[in-house]
Amino acid sequence: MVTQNDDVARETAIETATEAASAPETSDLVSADGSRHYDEEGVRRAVYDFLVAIGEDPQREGLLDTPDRIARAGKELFGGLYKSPQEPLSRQFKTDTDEMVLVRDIELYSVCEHHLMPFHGVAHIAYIPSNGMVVGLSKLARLVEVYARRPQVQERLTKQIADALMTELGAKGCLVVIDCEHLCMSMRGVKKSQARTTTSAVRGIMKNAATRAEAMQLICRG
Ligand SMILES: Nc1nc2c(ncn2[C@@H]2O[C@H](COP(=O)(O)OP(=O)(O)OP(=O)(O)O)[C@@H](O)[C@H]2O)c(=O)[nH]1
Ligand SMILES: [Zn+2]
Repeated sequence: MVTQNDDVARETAIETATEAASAPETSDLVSADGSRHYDEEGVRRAVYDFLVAIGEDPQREGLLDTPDRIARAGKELFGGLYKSPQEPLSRQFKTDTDEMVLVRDIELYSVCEHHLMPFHGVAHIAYIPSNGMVVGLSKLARLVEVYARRPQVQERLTKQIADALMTELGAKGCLVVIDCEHLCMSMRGVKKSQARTTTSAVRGIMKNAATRAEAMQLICRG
């Protein structure tokens, strides 16, 4: 049972954590249309309550700053909710070729939306430019970050990256392959730590059997 004293202690602990925070009180994470913002204070409260609910003492020394730490970490882990694919893909430049571009083994960390536990692995992105228009290679990794830093399922993550390459970059075709370990399957539940999940999305002229096979061969080469 939560008593009034517990409430006061909770407020005090949250205030202390807030004062100790180096991050500004007003979150700078706001969606482009202003409809969504990251509520750091709300996250602190929820983590405090969660610790109580699992039978912990959020006021013991080791946990005192935990609500604040998680509120700050959440800005990184879920920061993609406040970004759009236009950010990395708008800085295009022209080359004199429309040959395939492939970036392999792009590390990714995301959070599964079912258990809010990490899944991590690599993304491989191949695309065929249109009229020689390409983006810097790092922008493909930044695109992965936009969609990985959200509560996700691997299938949607894969699809969103492929769709953005077609709509924002105007690629003639693309292939996105993602290979991950899901900690919700490894450290809890069915506990299969060797299991890896591979998802793919193919768009445009990359559906052509020969082109697709060439991309897959390059991806598997590693
Ligand atoms: N398709 C898909 N499933 C996922 C992903 N991440 C986690 N899951 C699965 O989501 C499912 C959620 O199943 P539920 O039956 O609702 O939850 P649960 O009782 O905790 O399931 P168990 O993990 O089997 O104990 C589990 O099978 C997870 O393995 C993902 O990215 N894609
Ligand atoms: Zn999960």
